[in-house]
Amino acid sequence: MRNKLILLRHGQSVYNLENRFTGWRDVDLSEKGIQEAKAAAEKLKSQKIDQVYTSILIRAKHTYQIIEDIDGLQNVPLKEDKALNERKYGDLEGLNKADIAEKFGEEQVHIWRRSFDIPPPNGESLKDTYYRVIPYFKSDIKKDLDKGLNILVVAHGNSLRALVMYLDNLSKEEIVEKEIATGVPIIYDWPVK
Ligand SMILES: O=C(O)[C@@H](CO)OP(=O)(O)O
Repeated sequence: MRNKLILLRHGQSVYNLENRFTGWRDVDLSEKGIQEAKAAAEKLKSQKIDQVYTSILIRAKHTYQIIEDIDGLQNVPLKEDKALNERKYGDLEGLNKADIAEKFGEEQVHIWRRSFDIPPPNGESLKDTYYRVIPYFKSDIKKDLDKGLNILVVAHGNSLRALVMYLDNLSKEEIVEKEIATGVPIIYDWPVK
């Protein structure tokens, strides 16, 4: 049997609820986000997990704390690293997504949110995010996977889009369409074929 790589986007955050760009703003889970983390814990109960990775942002760490409590994973080693943080949204952080679409147009906002290499003002493009997530994946997470460990990664919409792009070998065009839902585990068999 092959070991597993499980990717999980944090539960809904307060800014997700308010439809605001979040990026590196360190906002916590909403009540719905807490419920989503609990539901993820139920889904993950049947999985053996040997090592956990999270970003250093509270919404990812809190999501995992809930899973750790419910699934009794207190003895499983945990590494937190800023390489897994959300893409930096720069000047858009904290602003309402609908207001920004009104001001700059839906198309421009979609480009900032989903294109591969066009960064939002003073922020990171997905490409910038990719070039911090993937080196960390290769130096740390992949090494654990290659040892046969089952790994859970709790991170963010865009840091996980970067990772999925790498794992699924998606093109710059294909990644534009990729959305990652909050609190829904994505399970890969390792090695990914
Ligand atoms: O605001 C953000 O940081 C991200 C994830 O919540 O949003 P988007 O889906 O616009 O990339």
